[in-house]
Amino acid sequence: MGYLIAIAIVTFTIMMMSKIWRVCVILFWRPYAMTRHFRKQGVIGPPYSLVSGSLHDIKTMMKDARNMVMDKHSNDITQRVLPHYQIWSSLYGERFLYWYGTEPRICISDVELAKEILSNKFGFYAKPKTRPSIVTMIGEGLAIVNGVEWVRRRRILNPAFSMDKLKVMISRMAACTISMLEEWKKQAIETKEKSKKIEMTEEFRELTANIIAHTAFGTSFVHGREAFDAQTQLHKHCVASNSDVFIPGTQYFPTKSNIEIWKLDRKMKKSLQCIIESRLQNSQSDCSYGDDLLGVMMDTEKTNDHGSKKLKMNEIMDECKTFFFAGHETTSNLLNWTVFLLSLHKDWQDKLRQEVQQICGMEIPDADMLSKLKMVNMVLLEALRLYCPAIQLERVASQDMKLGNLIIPQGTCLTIPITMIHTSKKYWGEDANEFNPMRFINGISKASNHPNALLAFSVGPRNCIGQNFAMLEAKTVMTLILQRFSWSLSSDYEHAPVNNLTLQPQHGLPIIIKPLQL
Ligand code: HEM
Repeated sequence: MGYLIAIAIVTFTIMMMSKIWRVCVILFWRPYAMTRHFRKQGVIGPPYSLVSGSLHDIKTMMKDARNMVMDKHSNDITQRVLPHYQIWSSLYGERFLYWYGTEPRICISDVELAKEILSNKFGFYAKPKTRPSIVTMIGEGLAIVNGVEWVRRRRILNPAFSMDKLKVMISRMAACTISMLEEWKKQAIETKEKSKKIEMTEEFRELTANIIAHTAFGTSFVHGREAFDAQTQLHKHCVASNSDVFIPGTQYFPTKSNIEIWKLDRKMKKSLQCIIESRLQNSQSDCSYGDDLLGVMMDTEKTNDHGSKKLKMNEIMDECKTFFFAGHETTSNLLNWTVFLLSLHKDWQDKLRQEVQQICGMEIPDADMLSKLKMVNMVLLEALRLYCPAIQLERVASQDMKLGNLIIPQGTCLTIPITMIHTSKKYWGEDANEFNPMRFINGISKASNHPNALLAFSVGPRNCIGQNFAMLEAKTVMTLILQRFSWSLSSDYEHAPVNNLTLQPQHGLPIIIKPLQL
């Protein structure tokens, strides 16, 4: 008996010692060894602080930046959105090492290296582990899975985004937009001035939510809205906790915030389940679930013709969450910033209106007309450059890697600051911070001195699957607005772009709209 107790004590002691050793490695040894490893290669950065790494500094800099209001004509948003990158790159150079808690991160703002990371076909630069609250919000879907699982899902989902499928959706995008614009007009003509102040961020959030619900999920509006509302509230929780140190396991504690997250997650799942069940009941006569994204995903439940395993019900729910989030936050921000830029650059607003009138008249645009709107396209690209909805990209080295002349140890996270690259004079020339859509006259690859300097939709195998969807949607919405309204910036607008997982106007975007025909 005594013998057994002795074995148990020894085993327990060994286990405890190994755990303590692991904690010591993570807290002390790795930061020391990594700092030395990168210093030898000429990469330095802010000092590591125990447990919090550089997070405390990041939080302080972000807080200060949030209190700053910019001149509305300034597009130099890095100082407000990624203040730590701007400060550290000026102190330590273009590449630097910092600490996200105990996790080492290297900032890479060289486009050639960024391309090398993003184009790796073997998945050696994987998506980093996502915080549990964010996984709950966006689902364990295409945007965060890695390896063979990602290959399987991308293969299944790609057909839903083919141009043929997307073209059919334009009329539905237009119908959602027109119903919003009719309301604007009604409100404007009721006023004495025949104009109306509109809070664009809310209108566009609502519109893009409607569009993704109708086009991608062809769903009943009520359940779609419920799912969106729950996701929007989850989003607020994620933004609030994103710059805090995350301690693994704490997601299971019944804290006030976790209880709220669980409640919202249940609500979202219930709404999605209702949408899917109603689709199951209404399957079409040819036994297909429809041509839209949900239909394609659900069809894989029955068919298995490309040799890849079909999507299970819970995976479909995860992908729905992913597309709800990725499909409307980003596009609504693209619309916000395009309207903002055109309110300051009235000459461009007039030029685009002329182009729209020439090509579409007052008709609802179709795919052919949209493809001819060259200037609208150029302005959208310039808006994506200056006010890119995705602020930075992250990858983690899944094995030791050679990147340019750098040796990157396994587990190092690499961050690519899109906002900084998009306004770098090194790539875009002296007018990098200015609004100049003409730079895109010969296409994206010729707009800068590096063909991949525009990273709005990323590059390589994990680029944005929804980019054609987003561009068709943005062009449709802008065309319909340009046909019907002129607009200017309201005097109470405060220029304060903020990083809320995507780039948003912190205090909203009040715009005065005037119908062109009363
Ligand atoms: C202006 C609008 C949009 C922008 C700027 C944008 C940007 C991006 C970027 C930069 C990535 C790469 C992320 C990374 O590598 O970490 C990405 C991926 C993704 N986007 Fe978009 N996106 C937009 C619209 C959309 C839409 C409309 C959808 C769906 C309907 C969508 C779905 C996705 C998905 C599922 C991924 C993950 C792809 C993968 O990992 O294979 N996005 N997006």
